[in-house]
Amino acid sequence: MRYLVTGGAGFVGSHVVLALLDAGHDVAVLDNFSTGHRAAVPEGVPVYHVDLMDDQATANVLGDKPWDGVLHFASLSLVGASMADSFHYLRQNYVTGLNLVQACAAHGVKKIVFSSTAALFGGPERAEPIPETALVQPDSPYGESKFMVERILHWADRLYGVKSACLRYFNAAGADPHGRAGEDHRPETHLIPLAIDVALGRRSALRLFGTDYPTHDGSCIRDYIHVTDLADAHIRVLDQIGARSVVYNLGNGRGYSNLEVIQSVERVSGCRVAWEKAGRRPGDAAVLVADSTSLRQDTGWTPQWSTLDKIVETTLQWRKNNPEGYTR
Ligand SMILES: NC(=O)c1ccc[n+]([C@@H]2O[C@H](COP(=O)([O-])OP(=O)(O)OC[C@H]3O[C@@H](n4cnc5c(N)ncnc54)[C@H](O)[C@@H]3O)[C@@H](O)[C@H]2O)c1
Ligand SMILES: O=c1ccn([C@@H]2O[C@H](COP(=O)(O)OP(=O)(O)O[C@H]3O[C@H](CO)[C@H](O)[C@H](O)[C@H]3O)[C@@H](O)[C@H]2O)c(=O)[nH]1
Repeated sequence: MRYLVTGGAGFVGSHVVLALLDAGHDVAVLDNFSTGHRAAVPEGVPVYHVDLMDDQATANVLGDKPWDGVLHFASLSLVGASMADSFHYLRQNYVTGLNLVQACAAHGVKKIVFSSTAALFGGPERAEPIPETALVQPDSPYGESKFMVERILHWADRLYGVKSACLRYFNAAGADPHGRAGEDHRPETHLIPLAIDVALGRRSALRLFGTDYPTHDGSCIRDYIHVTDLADAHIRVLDQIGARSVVYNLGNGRGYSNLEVIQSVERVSGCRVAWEKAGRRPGDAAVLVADSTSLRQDTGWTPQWSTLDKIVETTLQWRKNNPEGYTR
């Protein structure tokens, strides 16, 4: 099969590109390199240097070849930043999604996999894992913008027969176990790589956003999913998209508090992670844990890297081996 991957130079997209290649597919990447890296795209993979805000350029890529499917990772993706720059986030994520899906419909693409997010749930703390049927009530423009793209896909199916899978990832983390790819956001804002950099002595203290949440230790709880397990879910879902569009939550079903993440990094690295209290980060939900039963039942997906320590271990390895991140 021939697949187009938007955002394939980014963290999650680059790992899915590897999984697609490993599965024997033809892959091309569309990216504007705003946060992604050319060196994250494996040698030999064709690259379209295109901004999805440009509807004509986007349509040209879709018309360039017959595509068996499109995987859409390209996005602005930071919860906190979306609170500060809300209209920019809403516009970018909506318009880029609209341009892409419209071009897919126009060129007869029948399958789209979309990176949605747990951030469209938000709301009060939850004791139970969140199923797909839970109320959508984003706490941030980022979460809202992702839901807007889910709605575009809903109409693309009803009116044009484009089938889609919206995968609502919880917190993606880890790195390719073979060392071929890793997480390199600049600046880095995610908890696990930041805590590791403190452990490695590359940063001073970690700022812990919020210690007064209604959780067992006062810090937020997240469900971390290894990026390789996430990639495997994409391959399985692609094989199954056919008669109907689907929406799946994608996580391990186990939550870890931010303080437990710090402890895991200390355990795995053998180094102390200095941290200091900071105020809550606007837009953060207290608890986000996935119920991924539907995905497991429909596709047979089972995460292989489900413990936090394993996730931290692969991130640590990649950061040790690539102190400057991607350099080419
Ligand atoms: N990382 C997570 O924990 C997480 C969790 C839930 C959902 N997601 C979603 O998964 C996707 C990938 O996240 P990530 O962490 O890999 O992000 P990332 O920033 O590493 O990757 C995004 C990629 O998209 C490209 N891009 C951005 N805007 C573009 C545009 N207008 N035109 C073309 N290319 C563009 C960037 O250059 C980058 O290569 C995003 O859609 C994000 O919202 C991520
Ligand atoms: O320096 C930091 C960085 C993060 N945190 C805290 O750590 C937790 C996790 O934060 P991340 O920034 O690592 O991840 P988010 O949960 O904000 O968001 C990630 O997962 C979401 C899904 O849950 C999204 O889709 C989003 O794209 C992706 O960045 C949050 O409570 C955050 O406040 C800190 O305390 N200090």
